[in-house]
Amino acid sequence: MSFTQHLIDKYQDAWRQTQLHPFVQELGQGTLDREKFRFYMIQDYLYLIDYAKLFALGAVKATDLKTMGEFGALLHSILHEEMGLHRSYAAQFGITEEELEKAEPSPITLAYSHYMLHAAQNGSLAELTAALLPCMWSYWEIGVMLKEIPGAADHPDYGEWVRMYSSEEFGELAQWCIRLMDRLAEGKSGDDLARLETIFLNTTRYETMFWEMAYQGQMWPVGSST
Ligand SMILES: Cc1ncc(CN)c(N)n1
Repeated sequence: MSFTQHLIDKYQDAWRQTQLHPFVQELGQGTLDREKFRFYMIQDYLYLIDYAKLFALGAVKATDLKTMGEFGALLHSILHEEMGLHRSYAAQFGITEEELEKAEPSPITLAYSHYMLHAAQNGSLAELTAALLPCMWSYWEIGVMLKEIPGAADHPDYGEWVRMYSSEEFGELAQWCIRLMDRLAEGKSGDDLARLETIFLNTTRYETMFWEMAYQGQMWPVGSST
């Protein structure tokens, strides 16, 4: 069995939670409160700024030119395509690009992005890949799942989101990440694999916590820096 299949089997409860969350379900049904989506878009934009840096770090840590180029291409796609989707949503929701970049990150946004950056900066390329695997894989699965709901891909507010994450192009990127994880896990010791599992499990948990944060509009309990 491949390492990634082992991860999905072992952590299937945590994995399923990312798909079953009410934010995701209501997004697919088209019943999600627009304010919740607006809050999510802003926080996700901030998250993506740090997430993109993982791909830059991946290019630095890669040991062959092909992998280095693939990380570079992904960095470009996040900055221009994925974040482009957010910028277009922001315009639709009356949020300027400046407002987007200057928004205050929520505690979960900060905790999740900093956890990933910590794993990427201090760990091996395998650890970096384990940190970003749930982000790419779970969004692809969610996109494909929601596309099956009649009308979801054509919804005036959320259809563009569904189309992006269920697209063939996004699926190819997610599959690239799965293959890379399997390749990097080959020949690793039990201790190394256990560390990769922990990172995968934690970022999977953070995925669900991020949906919950957006659904509840969770910010800091007191004060504001803006
Ligand atoms: C929180 C989160 N996780 C994953 C993705 C997909 N790149 C995202 N946009 N946001």
